[in-house]
Amino acid sequence: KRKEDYKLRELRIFLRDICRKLASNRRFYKFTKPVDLEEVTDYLDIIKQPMDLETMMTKVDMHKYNCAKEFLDDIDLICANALEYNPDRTSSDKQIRHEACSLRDHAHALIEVEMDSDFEIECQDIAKRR
Ligand SMILES: CC(=O)c1nc(NC(=O)[C@H]2CNCCN2)sc1-c1cc(O)cc(O)c1
Repeated sequence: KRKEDYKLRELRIFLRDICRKLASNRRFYKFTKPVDLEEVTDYLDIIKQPMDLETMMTKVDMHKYNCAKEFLDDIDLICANALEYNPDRTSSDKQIRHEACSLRDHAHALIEVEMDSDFEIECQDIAKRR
């Protein structure tokens, strides 16, 4: 195994822990599973790239993330999808937009605090080469 494969394994262990923490926070339960397309029948007419925390955990296991930035891009996608699908001035839409912004800010803050910045720079260099 190459030296950088050990770095990517360390990244996967780190990202699984972040994903677990976010998915176990009850505030974010709406974002833990793919949107149920049986229930929300017009979802794919509006949202072209669905994303959720369970799918992200699977992507970690499938080596789809080569740096934390790529992981945060999917978190930002979960948030953007919720803002796009819930634009109304109703309290229910406002509440889900608030939860989506809270998920985004918690994810970025968790990674900022727990991740060594030099390690992320090394991972981003690996990501560029792949
Ligand atoms: C995640 C998401 O974006 C989402 N948005 C919804 N919006 C609405 O229902 C708004 C849309 N505007 C008109 C009034 N209804 S429900 C919903 C959702 C919640 C869950 O607990 C699980 C799930 O899979 C999806």
